Amino acid sequence: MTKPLGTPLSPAATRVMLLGSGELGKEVLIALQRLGVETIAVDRYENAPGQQVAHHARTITMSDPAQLRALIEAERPDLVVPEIEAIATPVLEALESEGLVRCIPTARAARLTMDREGIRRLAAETLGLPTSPYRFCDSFEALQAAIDGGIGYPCVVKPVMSSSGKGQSKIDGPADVRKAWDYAMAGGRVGPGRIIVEGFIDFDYEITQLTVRALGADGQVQTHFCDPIGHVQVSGDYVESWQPHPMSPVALEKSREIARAITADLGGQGLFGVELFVKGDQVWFSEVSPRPHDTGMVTMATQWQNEFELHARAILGLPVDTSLKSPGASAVIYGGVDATGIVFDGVAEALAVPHSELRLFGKPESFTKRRMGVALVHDADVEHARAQAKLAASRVKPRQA
Ligand SMILES: Nc1ncnc2c1ncn2[C@@H]1O[C@H](COP(=O)(O)OP(=O)(O)OP(=O)(O)O)[C@@H](O)[C@H]1O
Ligand SMILES: NCC(=O)N[C@@H]1O[C@H](COP(=O)([O-])[O-])[C@@H](O)[C@H]1O
Ligand SMILES: [Mg+2]
Repeated sequence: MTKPLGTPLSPAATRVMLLGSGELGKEVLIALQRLGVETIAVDRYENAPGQQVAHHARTITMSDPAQLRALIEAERPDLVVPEIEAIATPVLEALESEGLVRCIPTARAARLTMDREGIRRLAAETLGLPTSPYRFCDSFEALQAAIDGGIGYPCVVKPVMSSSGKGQSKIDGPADVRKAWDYAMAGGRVGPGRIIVEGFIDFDYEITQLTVRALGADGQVQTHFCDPIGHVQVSGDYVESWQPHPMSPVALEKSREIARAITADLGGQGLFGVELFVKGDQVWFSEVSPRPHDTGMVTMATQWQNEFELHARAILGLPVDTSLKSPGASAVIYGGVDATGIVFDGVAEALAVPHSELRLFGKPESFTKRRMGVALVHDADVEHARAQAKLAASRVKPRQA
């Protein structure tokens, strides 16, 4: 930013709009507010977590180009910060090229990553990064032909527009193909249609390499890396994460080379979550979020500046420090019930776990598999932190009010 930070709700304010205001956006909004930024939280439903802490809350269909353009033109924020994938990104590109907004990290990055096809083709075909073998398909017949034509079994099917594992399933043999297709069709975020089928990578472990592009003292963008975050995913959704994850020097160097290459191409300033699969010294690029990552919530317990603070600082042009404060872990709390306005039993018992913290996101509606909170633990030993974070999470019992 060239203008100085000002006072919120005054003409001199720096105004930042988040497109998506879930649990990740809520923490970015809090970090921005601590720097005196005026915040506008946008989401598809009322009382989204970030809307509960922002100066202004707006509810629109962010995938509708007309609604998105009208809102940005009315608010004229200094920065627009996408927090989810399902956004009418061509509108962001148009407004950016008209000089009306600055989009984080860039409108092009938001467009390429909203769709698995954009980012996969960039990573594998343009940048030549190692990825799983893949094909894009528009019909059940095309999916079967892709599998028979070389992808083989086992493989993974995902809607091109989805996240947190929605619509994703593994195919172990011919009997699973129809079910995987139907599941992907039901789980896509925007309309029916296209899927990616990927060859299954039999990795030893997977990590998120948080990567920050921030301005240095010389005014040039520098790339900073956090310690690797290990995680476990169930049905394509993260259930626990920890930091640091031990890696061989070769695997760590390859991971950072990949992270540097993909984030340099996407450009701009901000924090990115680069997802990588690792087997021995071999590393595959999986995908990248041009924004804080769910597995990175662990950094609220492990870093001096957590991923949300790093994002806030980087987008405002401020210095960053990615150093680790303590090893630690996170464990997800799912809703467990389909109900609105739920209550949480067992919070005191959870917080009795030494070095534990909780985030209860405040989502107005719970679904059985909706992420409603997270337990965080720091400890000298990552393995112990993992066990303690899972213990704390398991003690929280969401139920109907
Ligand atoms: N080709 C693959 N081989 C092996 N495992 C895979 C493959 N693709 C995905 N997975 C597993 O599924 C998880 C989710 O996949 P992916 O990150 O593509 O989905 P997503 O819906 O975008 O998730 P999120 O939005 O939470 O990052 C991965 O972290 C990994 O555990
Ligand atoms: N993997 C991406 C991710 O974790 N995104 C986070 O989940 C929210 C949507 O949650 P919801 O589906 O429960 O509304 C998003 O707004 C973001 O904070
Ligand atoms: Mg992922």
